[in-house]
Amino acid sequence: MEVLTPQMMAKCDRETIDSGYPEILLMEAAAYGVARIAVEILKKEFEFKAKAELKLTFLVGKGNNGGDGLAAARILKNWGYQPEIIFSTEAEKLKGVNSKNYELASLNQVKYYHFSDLKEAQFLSKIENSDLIIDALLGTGIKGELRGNIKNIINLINQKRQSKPLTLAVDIPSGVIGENGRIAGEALNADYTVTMAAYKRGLLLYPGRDYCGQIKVVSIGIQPETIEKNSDSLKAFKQQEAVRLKPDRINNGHKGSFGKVAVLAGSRGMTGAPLLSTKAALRSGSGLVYLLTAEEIEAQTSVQLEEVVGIPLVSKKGMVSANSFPQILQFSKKVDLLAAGPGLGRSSEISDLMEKILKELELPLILDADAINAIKNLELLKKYKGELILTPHPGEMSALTGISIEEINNNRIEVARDFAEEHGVNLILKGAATITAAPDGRAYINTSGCNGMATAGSGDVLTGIVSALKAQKMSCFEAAALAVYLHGRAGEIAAAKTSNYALIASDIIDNLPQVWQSLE
Ligand SMILES: NC(=O)C1=CN([C@@H]2O[C@H](COP(=O)(O)OP(=O)(O)OC[C@H]3O[C@@H](n4cnc5c(N)ncnc54)[C@H](OP(=O)(O)O)[C@@H]3O)[C@@H](O)[C@H]2O)[C@@H](O)CC1
Ligand SMILES: Nc1ncnc2c1ncn2[C@@H]1O[C@H](COP(=O)(O)OP(=O)(O)O)[C@@H](O)[C@H]1O
Ligand SMILES: [K+]
Repeated sequence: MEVLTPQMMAKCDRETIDSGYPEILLMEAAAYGVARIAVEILKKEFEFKAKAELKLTFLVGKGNNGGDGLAAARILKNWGYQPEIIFSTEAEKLKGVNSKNYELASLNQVKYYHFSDLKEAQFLSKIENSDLIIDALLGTGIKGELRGNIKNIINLINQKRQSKPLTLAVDIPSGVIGENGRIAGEALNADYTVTMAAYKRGLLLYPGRDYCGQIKVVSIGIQPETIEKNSDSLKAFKQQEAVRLKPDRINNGHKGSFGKVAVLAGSRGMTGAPLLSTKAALRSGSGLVYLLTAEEIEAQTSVQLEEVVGIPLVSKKGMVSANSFPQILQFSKKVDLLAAGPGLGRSSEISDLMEKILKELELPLILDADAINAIKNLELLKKYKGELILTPHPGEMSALTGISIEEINNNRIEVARDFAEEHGVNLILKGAATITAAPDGRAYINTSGCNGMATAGSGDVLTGIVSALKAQKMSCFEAAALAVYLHGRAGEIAAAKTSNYALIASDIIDNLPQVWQSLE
């Protein structure tokens, strides 16, 4: 499913209208979507209340977002509910389709008030007595910090956060900036967001994502081709993509057919990281997993995971030595890919080794953690003879690019895409709202995951999953995006059992089986 900027969405609206589709019909479809989902919520949450007893309060602004709200209020009135409207502006000043929708709502005797005519206590009592608030104050047309009555309305409601009724946002919670998910001073916290035609970036990027609750995308009559044409190949990765992309498993396959993964990882004191990566690879369908590690720790790691084949490498002071390169080169001919980094440690030896690997190997490489930290010359990425997947967290990305962590997090999509395109790699920029970017400009924003995953070793698990998927013959970009999604789902399932507080990285691996079952 495409993820658009407000400008792209406006172009889709405009082209659809210019092709002869009346604007008021687009708005009617949007309003119908909102009304339909409002009813679903009301039926679920207030099973035993009659329609006429339910209090629905629409907060309506003067732009087209308000127009969607006005039309939805009228539709719900037609369906037997008793909605009330609170206008942030004088209703008589509405223009175009919004003015028409005001006339139609009036004709259907939808009750309305002007915010300016209500005393603060009256307004708050209306809010507190509502069963459902529908937020149609501001949509993608927001400019600058919140101002005027809209600001006052949102401030008043947010002060009463504890007693705030269920809230459904129309298109995007008012105050969230559609372009980038930043907050225009304040924003309304929604439990549900009904968004039109496609995701808007601000719904999936933080902090905006925290304000959206459950997001439902409704079709409003814009052709999929129009959306695709006006999008920039940024998509949301969801369960349906996971089901579609999961690698095939042939019935007459043997362990070699499901991918041979070599993991170059671990050092003295860092034996957990290679175990997490290799175990995650085994739990993600890989037929054979080898652990190439410092000879001093190989015996120790081998006893901990029976299914992994240990390959001891020449080492120095507990870390893999650059002199192990001939062993790695030789071994690389036996496997489908090499994943390097987890727990390797930092030293000039590791940097020299990574340089040799990038100069001389040819098989697909997955670089994480210390393998990323070891890259001193970015030119080697572009010159690498095989395919590359890099999985940096924002700290590693900052070390690679010199861009501050704050700037990376404020521009996750652009930073990930620019790096992938410039250096010809597939990139997973980790962290909340993980971005996966391909060298040709395609990108995914991940929709799974939870804050419990911010725990040591969780990145090592991801490396194992990506490796297994790539070894099962997926393209690098799709293997990376699917791995991020599965990792996030396993994290969510783990957190549901253990809580975000108690979650540890191995819980993510333990819940991979349930995630795989959900794809069948
Ligand atoms: N086009 C279509 O056919 C369709 C559009 N659709 C819907 O339209 C929405 C976009 O509508 P939009 O472009 O009219 O903008 P919208 O979000 O209502 O806000 C603009 C108003 O807000 C005001 N305002 C701005 N910033 C402000 C601030 N910081 N603080 C306070 N006020 C501020 C601004 O005021 P002004 O600057 O004029 O004083 C202006 O009046 C979109 O999200 C979707 O719901 C769907 O129905 C599908 C069909
Ligand atoms: N708040 C969060 N929401 C979703 N996923 C998260 C969050 N915090 C971290 N993660 C995920 O957890 C993993 C952490 O990886 P990383 O920082 O490399 O940890 P480590 O180096 O300890 O293994 C990444 O996949 C990241 O996207
Ligand atoms: K809104």
